[in-house]
Amino acid sequence: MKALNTNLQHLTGIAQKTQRIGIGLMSGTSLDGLDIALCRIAGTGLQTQFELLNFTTIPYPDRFKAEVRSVFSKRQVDLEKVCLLNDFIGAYHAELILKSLKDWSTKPSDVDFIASHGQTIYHAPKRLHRQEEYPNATLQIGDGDHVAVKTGILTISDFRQKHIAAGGEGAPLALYGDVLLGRKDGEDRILLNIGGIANLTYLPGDGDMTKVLCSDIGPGNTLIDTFSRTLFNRAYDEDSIIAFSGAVNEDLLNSLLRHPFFGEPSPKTTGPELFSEEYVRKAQERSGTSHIEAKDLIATISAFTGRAIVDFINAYIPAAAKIFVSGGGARNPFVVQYLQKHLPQSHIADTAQLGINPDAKEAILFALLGNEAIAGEPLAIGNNPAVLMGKFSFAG
Ligand SMILES: Nc1ncnc2c1ncn2[C@@H]1O[C@H](COP(=O)(O)OP(=O)(O)OP(=O)(O)O)[C@@H](O)[C@H]1O
Ligand SMILES: CC(=O)N[C@H]1[C@@H]2OC[C@@H](O2)[C@@H](O)[C@@H]1O[C@H](C)C(=O)O
Repeated sequence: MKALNTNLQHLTGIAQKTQRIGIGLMSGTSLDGLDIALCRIAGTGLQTQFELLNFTTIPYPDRFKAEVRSVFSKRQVDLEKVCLLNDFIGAYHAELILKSLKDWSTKPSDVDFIASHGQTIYHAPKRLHRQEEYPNATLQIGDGDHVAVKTGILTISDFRQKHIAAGGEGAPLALYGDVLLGRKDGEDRILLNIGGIANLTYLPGDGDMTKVLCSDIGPGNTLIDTFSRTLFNRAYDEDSIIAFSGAVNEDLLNSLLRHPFFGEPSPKTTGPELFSEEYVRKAQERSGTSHIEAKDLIATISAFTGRAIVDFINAYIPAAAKIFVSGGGARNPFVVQYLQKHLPQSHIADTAQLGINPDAKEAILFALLGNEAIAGEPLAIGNNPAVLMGKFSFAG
């Protein structure tokens, strides 16, 4: 029999290790920067043992954010720009990884793999695009070959397509990591991530995998960030200073909550394509609240984020579940206080209490998914596709 080529030998060697060093990358819908998590992972699946060795978020320069925003969540874009950015982002992320490894005194040759989410530029589940002949669809750019060749490290990328091919919406993938790191016998838990979009995983304490639920909920920070930028020229409402200075307008809040998305069965996914500036402006017109002050608008959309989460939890999750929050929204006190007030029966903490850095959680997820792609077996959880996700890019 012919011997495996060097790439496959390399991959097989990594797959046979008892523990692996992996980098998870996440660049989310908030477009704040690249999250880089350097992880040590032993074993796979429900036997996974995990340690976060280093973590950083490298903020994106304004120019880069503007370039990505020019093609982000828009139905009509400059296609050449999409093409250029696909290659550029791969190479740029590689540069940021090499810089971080240097800061951490870690040699690229000590890293077994990189698991790269890429940059979502459009998310179009069928529910949103409503075109019968087309499937669920999503697009992440930042090509994995560029990451692999520039860093010299085996790279796994484009995780969401397999999920769609196997019947899912390509998101949320959080449950595949939450089940490995967040479950506890005898305790019903909710792992709530408030990023650009909010999502949660419900982990029943009886360990019954068929009851695990994971869904997007609605806007997380995306609208708060958008209006902080356009009305106050700030990247986000730091420490909710603007929201606390305003008053929630109940008419607008009710109008915002009237979208059919909230009545659709879970699991479901969404993105800034739906929860956009235009969506809020239309809700203002419908409710006759176009005149309200800018600070009241920020207070109302912050309450909207909170209320959508409260309604989802009340509709789908047993009352006693403990809630562990992650994502940048865990640092938005207006939203967190809203949750505490309206879910008085729930203990709410952040995922640091579980030993999971709340800012790093999504980057860690991709490191775990990469580890599974290399050495795991498909896991059946709830009614989610039991598949191993990600495409392999070799450095040579
Ligand atoms: N001190 C703070 N006060 C208020 N909001 C904050 C604070 N710190 C962070 N945030 C919010 O968190 C956001 C960044 O969140 P995060 O990094 O989880 O986004 P993301 O990675 O793009 O998420 P996702 O991929 O889930 O959409 C900021 O844009 C801001 O809205
Ligand atoms: C298509 C896409 O990029 N979705 C993101 C986004 O950010 C939050 C929410 O919307 C979630 O569905 C998902 O990311 C996380 C990592 C997930 O798949 O679980």
